[in-house]
Amino acid sequence: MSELAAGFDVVAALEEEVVLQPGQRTLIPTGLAMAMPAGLEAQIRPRSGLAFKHGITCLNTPGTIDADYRGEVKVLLINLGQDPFTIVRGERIAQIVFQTVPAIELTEVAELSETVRGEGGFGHTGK
Ligand SMILES: O=c1ccn([C@H]2C[C@H](O)[C@@H](COP(=O)(O)OP(=O)(O)OP(=O)(O)O)O2)c(=O)[nH]1
Repeated sequence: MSELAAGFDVVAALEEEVVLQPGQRTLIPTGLAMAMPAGLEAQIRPRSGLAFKHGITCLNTPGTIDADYRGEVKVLLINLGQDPFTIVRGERIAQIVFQTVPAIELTEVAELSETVRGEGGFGHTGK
């Protein structure tokens, strides 16, 4: 892996291979658990090769790993391809990217400040 790569590969820690049928989703264990310092999060993202060649992607992308999570990191894969896809132990199924999280304090207000966009969204400027 390149030392400049943003993502660290995550592998399937499976006892037995799993066959994912077209349209099927499954939760794959990674054997990975960690204790991140507060102020960090980790994101589970799909691998472009698996997505492009086989239609295999992460259903909840990007999956959020909270700093206080101490359980095993799992990857929610879905097969959007046309063919069954077999996942074997040690296969690189996703990548994990670490990000800083700004310290945010939410405050309830009666009114919001005005902007040119206002409430426009979801393609209100055209296609
Ligand atoms: O792809 C993922 C997404 C989440 N998690 C773990 C770590 C994360 O910290 C925890 C909770 O994730 P999330 O907040 O997305 O789940 P939720 O549906 O809101 O559940 P919860 O009520 O447990 O927070 O599950 C994974 O292992 N893989």
